[in-house]
Amino acid sequence: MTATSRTGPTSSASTTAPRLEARHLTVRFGGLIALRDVCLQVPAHSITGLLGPNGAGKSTLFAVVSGLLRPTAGSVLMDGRDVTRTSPQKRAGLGLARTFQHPELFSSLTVREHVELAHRIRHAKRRLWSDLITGRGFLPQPAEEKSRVDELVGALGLTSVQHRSVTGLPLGTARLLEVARALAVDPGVLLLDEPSSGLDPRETEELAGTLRRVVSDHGVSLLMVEHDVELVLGMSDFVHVLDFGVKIAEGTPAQIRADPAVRAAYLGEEIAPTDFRRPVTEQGEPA
Ligand SMILES: Nc1ncnc2c1ncn2[C@@H]1O[C@H](COP(=O)(O)OP(=O)(O)OP(=O)(O)O)[C@@H](O)[C@H]1O
Repeated sequence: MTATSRTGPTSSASTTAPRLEARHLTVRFGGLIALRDVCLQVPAHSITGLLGPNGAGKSTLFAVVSGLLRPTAGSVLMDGRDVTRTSPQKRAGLGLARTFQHPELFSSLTVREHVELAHRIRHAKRRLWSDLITGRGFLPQPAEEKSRVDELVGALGLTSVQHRSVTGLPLGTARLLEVARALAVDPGVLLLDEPSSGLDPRETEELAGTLRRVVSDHGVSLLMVEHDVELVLGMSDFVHVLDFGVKIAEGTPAQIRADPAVRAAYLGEEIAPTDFRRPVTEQGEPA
């Protein structure tokens, strides 16, 4: 775990309807139950953290809420609308964006072009076709696009590198670009998959500050899966903890810190009861 000092949550969770909600999700892979009856809410203008040791079910939950995996049971709602059977593309259109643990960038594009492309995909799809036919940049850039891209590039601290190719970009900068690109589609909820993976403590600290500003300035909600427990507890308004596919704790960072089940999951301390957290097959046998 990386010990970094952080100033605390950006905002308190809103009392309005959640932007994203998982209701009683269960996922079975053959006989293995990867998620068992897991519920989770991402309120508006908030940072929600998802913690859990290796194999806890975090990636599975992310895959279900982003639409890559259909749950065995349970449902996913966006702004109260059931999207359980809605494709990832349609969920994106409804305001769900995500970043990946390993940034997927196009080596032939500059930093700025990545943000422009994402903005066009959301706001000016027809322009993409004309770009393909005419060769990019033949048409003048609309003022609204330019100012939005300027704003995002500035907000993520990318102005000084905006015209350089992404080839050889430091990982920390590549992650900031991923966030800028995700925000260019104006999402209501941004899913962050291991945002600090591969970053040193200073880069992690910078990223945390930027993400907090993103929530307060852009009105987006974050759901963050992260191995860096201190990062999650330092940034989140509310935290959920999985272990062996079961939600073992939820609460404010202070509540999570004090929770004996969480400490046991991470530190191997003894707690009782022990057996409810073991992975089991449908027949109730140890997996
Ligand atoms: N496609 C799959 N087929 C079979 N089992 C799977 C599949 N994907 C995940 N699992 C199993 O489901 C359980 C949960 O895995 P998952 O990857 O969601 O955990 P995680 O919390 O993301 O772990 P990590 O932190 O190591 O990435 C694990 O036991 C894993 O082996």
